[in-house]
Amino acid sequence: MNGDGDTAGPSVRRLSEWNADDLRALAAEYGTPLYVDDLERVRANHARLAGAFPDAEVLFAVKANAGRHVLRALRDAGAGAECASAGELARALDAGFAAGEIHYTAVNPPAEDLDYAVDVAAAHPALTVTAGARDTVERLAERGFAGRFCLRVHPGVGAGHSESVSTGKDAKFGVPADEASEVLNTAADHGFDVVGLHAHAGSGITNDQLDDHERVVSTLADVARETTHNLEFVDVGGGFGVPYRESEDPLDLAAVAERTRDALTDVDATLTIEPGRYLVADAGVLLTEVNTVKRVSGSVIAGADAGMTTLVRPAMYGSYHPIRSLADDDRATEEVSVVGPVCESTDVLGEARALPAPERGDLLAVGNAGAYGVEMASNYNSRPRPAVVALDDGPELVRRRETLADVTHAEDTAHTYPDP
Ligand SMILES: Cc1ncc(COP(=O)(O)O)c(C=O)c1O
Ligand SMILES: N[C@@H](CCCC[NH3+])C(=O)O
Repeated sequence: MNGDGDTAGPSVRRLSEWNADDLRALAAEYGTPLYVDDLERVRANHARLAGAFPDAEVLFAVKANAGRHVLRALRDAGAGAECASAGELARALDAGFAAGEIHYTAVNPPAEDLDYAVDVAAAHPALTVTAGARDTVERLAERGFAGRFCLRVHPGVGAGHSESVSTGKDAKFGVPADEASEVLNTAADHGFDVVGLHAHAGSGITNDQLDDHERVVSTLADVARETTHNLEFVDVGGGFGVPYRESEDPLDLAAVAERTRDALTDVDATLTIEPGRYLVADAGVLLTEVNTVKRVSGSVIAGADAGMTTLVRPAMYGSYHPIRSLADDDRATEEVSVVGPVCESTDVLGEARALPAPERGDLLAVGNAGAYGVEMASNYNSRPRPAVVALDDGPELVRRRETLADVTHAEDTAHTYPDP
């Protein structure tokens, strides 16, 4: 469905490029709301990124989309995995990543997470564990950790699509840069094998934030030059943004790569990057059906079966996702607000969108849904989470639609719900 034969493909895949007949057929077969992930596009995004950073190790930030289909496609393409929790670590191992291709990045990790990561590291010494606090170093030592250790640095510079996703400044992540050398020494004194440095400025970095990116990398480079430990890699994080609006330009990857290289001059260590969004965002669409149309105070409202429990980014960050109607486009265009079925006023997927006058039964496609889409779906309002179909040789249902029993299964396994 990608529509291009080039392995790396064009750097932007717009929502308009998805084949409407194919999407309608998927909705008819699997129902809505439905996430669709195109693995060919995931591979093309990886190829483009790896091409721009030929000497770098690319780790996929699993938090963006932890589906096994995505993990396997990226593993087969040669990526590693960056995991933010024991659950993601388990998923990466299950998908077939070798321990040496995985970084576990602990953020105030619950005890169970550390227990699991330390067990994995003991069984598979090639695993890298990244910590961003002195307490995490001590908690690893208490558990007898003696494996590959990377320190997350708080660079003091943030970036990203909004304050909510900026991690590099005034945020909970990492050890202040001026304390990093000392914490690395502590880690080595505990018997850890110090192998790397890490920082991540934030998520959704755009072309006008490349100065910030370079400052973050420079901060890491300064620590790398200062420490006496022999570093294998410097991990400059992910955060590479993608266009969400038609008017936005793609990220200039060549410029990002050049600025990164420049900042790392004289640092004798492999460059590691850990993108999530860039690899999967435009590989995914969300399909949703309109079930209610009303006009309120002059505004047209299309109520759909997907909302903030399906795709939370608009409600959570005010994020824009393109929306396209798959209905006949010979209707007049109206300004439409697309809202969901959740009992919250912020349950909006898109406001004032120019769409063909909506009718009950219309199918809508929401673009750039492959990153932080199904991954952030919730059961709020006791709403089952949606199904996911992967496109590769053909469509495959890789995550079935949840049922009410799935929503409540952790509460009382003996309980049965009344028949309708
Ligand atoms: C430590 C870390 N690495 C990688 C990522 C991936 O970010 P993105 O999906 O923007 O590439 C994140 C998310 O912001 C992160 O916190
Ligand atoms: N979840 C965020 C990005 C990742 C933040 C992780 N540090 C988003 O949807 O934009």
